[in-house]
Amino acid sequence: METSLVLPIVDISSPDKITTARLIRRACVEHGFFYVKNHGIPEELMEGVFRESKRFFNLPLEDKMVSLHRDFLGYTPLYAEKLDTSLTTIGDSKESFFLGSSEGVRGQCYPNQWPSENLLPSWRQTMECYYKNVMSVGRKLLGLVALALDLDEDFFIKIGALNDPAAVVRLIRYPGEVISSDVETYGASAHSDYGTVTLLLTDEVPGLQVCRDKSKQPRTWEDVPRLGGAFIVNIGDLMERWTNGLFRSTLHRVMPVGKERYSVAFFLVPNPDCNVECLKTCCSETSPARYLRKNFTESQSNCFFKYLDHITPRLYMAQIPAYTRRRLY
Ligand SMILES: O=C(O)CCC(=O)C(=O)O
Ligand SMILES: [Fe+2]
Repeated sequence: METSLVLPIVDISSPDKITTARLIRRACVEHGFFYVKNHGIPEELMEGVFRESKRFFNLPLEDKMVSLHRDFLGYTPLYAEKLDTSLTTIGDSKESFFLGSSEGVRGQCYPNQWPSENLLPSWRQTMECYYKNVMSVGRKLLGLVALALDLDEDFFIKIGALNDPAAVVRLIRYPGEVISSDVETYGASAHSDYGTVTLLLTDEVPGLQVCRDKSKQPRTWEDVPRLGGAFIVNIGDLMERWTNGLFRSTLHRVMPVGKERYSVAFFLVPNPDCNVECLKTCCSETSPARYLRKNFTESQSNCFFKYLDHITPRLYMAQIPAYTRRRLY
């Protein structure tokens, strides 16, 4: 059964930060998903990002392949990724482009794979401008998330999470037609995001669905409708871990609906070396930190993830199963 989910709407411009933080807390505990409106990003900029994104994906494949994904950035072709690795499908029916900060040490170490300026003259400028704008919304939102967790608003800044962050924008195109196959094909198969928060913009084509209880079988999927001009925000695994499981990193997917679809996701991944350890406000005698150091001999598992009482995003991401890549070209 599939139903539509009614999610809380957070006005990020409200001067009443305490009420806003309370709303965010409830949304993160109950759904792990909410909308953010009045974020201040000009409509023309958001339209410009979608326009330039379409221009890129409409290029001939050989021009897109010049920007092929390396060191986390650049173009990923159709079916190159399968988010749910338990599936036997050929891969998710989408193509995408990752871009990160052009500034700081990361910008130098991991340069963006910009498409040719001759082909797309205003592309880089538009994307750099969007990256800066969405980063500043992410920063503000993380301040409200800190308040929602009874921490100082600048908690995540003070611990260095936002110094040279590994945050990325991902432009995505889901084709309208999918290859015919015996097994079901997904635009994005079931997954949760790995960072702190994700800020998503989509066009008017539906497809995004969430499963609020991943342990229940069969799974119930609910549609997440778009709210014009607002971000769809969701909590990622690192934040779930940081909050000792209080905030939910909810399973979601994108179903193909027979129509081409574009979306723009921003994954607020913190500095890869900042510590992610149970927040003091998220543990108590009755709710002890779940991710405690274990003695190496206590478990037969070879997942070293379990032996750490804190983890860094770098270590965390190393644990994510490498997604299935296919060499189609
Ligand atoms: O395109 C969408 O609506 C969602 C994409 C998504 O969940 C992701 O890229 O992690
Ligand atoms: Fe996602």
